[in-house]
Amino acid sequence: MEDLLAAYEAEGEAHFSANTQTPLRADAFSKTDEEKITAISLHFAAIMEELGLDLTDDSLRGTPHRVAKMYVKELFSGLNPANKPRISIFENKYGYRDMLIEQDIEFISACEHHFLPMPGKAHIAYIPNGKVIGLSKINRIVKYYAKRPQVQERLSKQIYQELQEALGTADIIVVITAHHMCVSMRGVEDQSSKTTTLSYGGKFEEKDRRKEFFQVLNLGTNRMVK
Ligand SMILES: Nc1nc2c(ncn2[C@@H]2O[C@H](COP(=O)(O)OP(=O)(O)OP(=O)(O)O)[C@@H](O)[C@H]2O)c(=O)[nH]1
Ligand SMILES: [Zn+2]
Repeated sequence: MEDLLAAYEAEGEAHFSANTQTPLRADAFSKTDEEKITAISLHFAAIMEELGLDLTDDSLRGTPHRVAKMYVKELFSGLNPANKPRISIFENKYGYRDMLIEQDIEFISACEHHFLPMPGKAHIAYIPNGKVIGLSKINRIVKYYAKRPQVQERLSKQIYQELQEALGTADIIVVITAHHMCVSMRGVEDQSSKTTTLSYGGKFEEKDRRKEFFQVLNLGTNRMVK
């Protein structure tokens, strides 16, 4: 398990600044997934019991284990560097030097303050330097970092920094728009508001580049590109 933590530090997020890194304990990977599922099942059963639910009921009996498995293997599987996608990078043989946009990348993350869903879309562009990335890997990177308890600002930055590392360029923009269920289904109960974050660097520091990016995004959104 120490190997996993070492992997996390070596190829995982060692290059991330402290405020971009997901706050993890040093012993985050000292237990196996199965050990975590067993422990979380017991904790979740205790929560259900405190709520007064009858755990001998047929339908409720399996819930603690289901929730534990869902946390470890599904919703929060992106905490574990063993689940990090393999990223294929190719030489930019065709000498493509213009903007490449991957838009409408759907994800569902979870807010770390309430553990409620945060469904959203990411729109990402980069200007290739010497390397190009397999398109699906952009979606996979988004999914990986979304499958953690998150705040949207950090999610944007983690995706940006992962791409920067992979592509060897800062000429990247990551725009995310998401709904926060913690804002819609509880608390202030606003169903319509959404949150947009932008992380960009390099050539996207130029206002005109960002303008071009948003213009092309609108083209796609208006179904001129299907
Ligand atoms: N900046 C940021 N805040 C978030 C994100 N997700 C949820 N939040 C906010 O985190 C805040 C937590 O505030 P608290 O006052 O501690 O929690 P609360 O009492 O449940 O707050 P209310 O939601 O206003 O009822 C809330 O304002 C949430 O809307 C996020 O991705 N980024
Ligand atoms: Zn929340």
